[in-house]
Amino acid sequence: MQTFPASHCSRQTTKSMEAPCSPPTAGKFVVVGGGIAGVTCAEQLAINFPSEDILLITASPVIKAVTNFKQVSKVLEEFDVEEQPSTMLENRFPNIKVIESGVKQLKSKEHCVLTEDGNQHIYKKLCLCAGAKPKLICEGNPYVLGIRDTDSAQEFQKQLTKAKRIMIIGNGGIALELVYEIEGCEVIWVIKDKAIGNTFFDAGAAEFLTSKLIDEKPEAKIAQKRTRYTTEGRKKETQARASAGNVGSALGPDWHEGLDLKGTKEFSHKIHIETMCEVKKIYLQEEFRISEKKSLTFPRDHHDQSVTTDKEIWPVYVELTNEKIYGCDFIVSATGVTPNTEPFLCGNNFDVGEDGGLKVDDHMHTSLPDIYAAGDICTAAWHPSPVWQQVVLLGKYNAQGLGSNHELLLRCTKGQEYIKAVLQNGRMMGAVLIGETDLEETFENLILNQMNLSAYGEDLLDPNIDIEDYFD
Ligand SMILES: Cc1cc2nc3c(=O)[nH]c(=O)nc-3n(C[C@H](O)[C@H](O)[C@H](O)COP(=O)(O)OP(=O)(O)OC[C@H]3O[C@@H](n4cnc5c(N)ncnc54)[C@H](O)[C@@H]3O)c2cc1C
Ligand SMILES: NC(=O)C1=CN([C@@H]2O[C@H](COP(=O)(O)OP(=O)(O)OC[C@H]3O[C@@H](n4cnc5c(N)ncnc54)[C@H](OP(=O)(O)O)[C@@H]3O)[C@@H](O)[C@H]2O)C=CC1
Repeated sequence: MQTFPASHCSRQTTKSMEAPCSPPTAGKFVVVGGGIAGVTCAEQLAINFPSEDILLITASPVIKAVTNFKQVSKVLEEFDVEEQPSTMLENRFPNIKVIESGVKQLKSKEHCVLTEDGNQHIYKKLCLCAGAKPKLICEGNPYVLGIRDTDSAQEFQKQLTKAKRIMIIGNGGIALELVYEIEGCEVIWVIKDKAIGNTFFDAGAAEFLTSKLIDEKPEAKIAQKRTRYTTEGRKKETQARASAGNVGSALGPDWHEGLDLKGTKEFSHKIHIETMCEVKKIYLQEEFRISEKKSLTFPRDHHDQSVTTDKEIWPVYVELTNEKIYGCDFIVSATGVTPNTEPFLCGNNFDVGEDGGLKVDDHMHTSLPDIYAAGDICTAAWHPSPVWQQVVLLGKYNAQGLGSNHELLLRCTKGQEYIKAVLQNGRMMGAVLIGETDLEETFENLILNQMNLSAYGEDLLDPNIDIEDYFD
C-alpha cells in the first residue's frame, strides 16, 4: 500500500506545518476545489444539511456547476456543465460560503487547513476535490505543452497560430479531439498502441476512423448538440490567475469551442500517425545541430519522404523509440493526469493508488478520519461493478424535442443488456444500447434512413429475431 511519506515533501512545507491550529471544537464542512467535483459536493451538503455552514475553498476565480440535470435511466444522467462566478453559488445556497484562496497545507490530526491568504479553517468533515494536472512527458521544457484549463488551452492556441507542424503524444481523450480539430498545421501523432483511441473504441472502429482522418478531409465539422462552455471573454481573469500561479478547473466537452485551432498553412488536415512508439529524446534546435556536427547517427526513415526531404529548421526535434526523428514547432503532451496532492497534502498519511490518487471507499472516504475525496484527485478503491458496461447513445436517445408524440420499445436482460429504441410515426429516432448488443450499426442505419418500421411493431426488439440480418 502506498502512502505520502513526509520525506516526499519539501522543506518549506514541513516548516509551515509548525503553524498552530486552534483545537477542532466548532468545525464546519469544508470542501477544497471549485471544479465540478467540489461544487457538486458543496451543493449536496448544502441541500442535505441546510442548518450547517459549508465552506468551499478554491484557488480558481470561477466555479463549475452542473445545470439542466436529468436522470435518463437508472445509471444514465444527462447534464450541462457551466462556469459561473462563485457568487451565483452563494446566492443559490445561502449556507455555502466561497473563499478564493489556495490551500497550502492540510493538518489532518488537527482537523485544520491553512490557506494562502494566511487564514486557517477548522473542519469537522473535509472533502478534497483539488483535481489533477497534466502528466507531461517532460517537465520544464517550453516546447512541451499540456492542456488542462483555460490558461493552458489559450497558450496552446497562441502557439498553434504560428505553427507549421506540431507533434501530439498520447492516445486518450485530448489527443483524439485535437487531431480532429486542428487545421492548417501538420500533425505528427505518436501513440504507444497499434490503433488510435484504444481507450474508447475497438481496433476495427479505430481503423475506420483512421482512414477517415488521413485519407479523407473531414468536411464541415459535426454540429455540437450540447450546451457549451467557452473560453472567450475570460482573458483578463485568466491572466490575473496565471500571474498568481494558480491552477484553474479542468476543461470538459466542447472545450475547444471559441478557440480557433488553426496553424499557418492553408490545407485542412494533414496527419501522420506513428504507432507503437514513444518519445526517446527531445532536442532543442541548437542541441540537434551540435549533435549532427558531432556526427551522431540519427536514423532516418527511408520510406517516409516527408521526413527524409525535411530541410526545414525546426525549433525542436523529437527522436522516437522507433528511431525516427521529426522536427516540429512544439509538442503537445496529452499523456494523462497526475492527481493534485502535492504539496498541500504532504505530511499526512493518506493511502494512495498506483496513479497517485487518494484511495477512497464506496462512501468516498479516504484512509484518514473525517476526510473524503472526489473527482480527479481520488482513486476508486472499491471493486468495480461486474455489470458495468460501455454505453452507446444514438440520435434522440432521450426523445429530446419529440414531445409526447413518440413511443419507446425496451428489451432488458438483467446484467447483460438494456436496449431502448425511440420511435416517432414508426420511424426510429434514437436508441440506448448497453451491453454487447451488436445493434449500433443497424440502429444507426435505421435512424439515418428513416425506414418506416410500423409493420414490425414490438418484434423489432424480439430477441428471437436477428434484426441485424433482417435489415442488412
Ligand atoms: C481538455 C479536456 C477535455 C475533457 N473532456 C471531458 C469530457 O468530454 N468528458 C468527461 O467526462 N471529462 C472530460 N474531461 C475530464 C474532466 O474535465 C475532469 O475529469 C473533471 O473536470 C475533474 O473535475 P475535478 O473537480 O475533480 O477537478 P478540476 O476541474 O481540476 O478542479 C479542481 C479545482 O481545485 C482547485 N484547486 C487545486 N488545488 C487547490 C488547492 N491547493 N487549494 C484550493 N483549490 C485548489 C482548482 O483551482 C480547481 O478549482 C476533460 C478534461 C480536459 C482537460
Ligand atoms: N471525452 C472524454 O471523456 C475526455 C476526457 N478527457 C480527460 O482529460 C484527462 C487528460 O486527457 P489525456 O491527456 O488525453 O489523458 P488520457 O488518460 O485520456 O490518455 C493518456 C494517453 O497517453 C498515453 N500515455 C501515457 N504516458 C505516455 C507516454 N509517456 N508516452 C506516450 N503515451 C503515453 C496513455 O497510454 P496508456 O493508457 O497506455 O498509458 C493514453 O493513451 C484525462 O483524465 C481524460 O480522461 C479529456 C478529453 C476528453
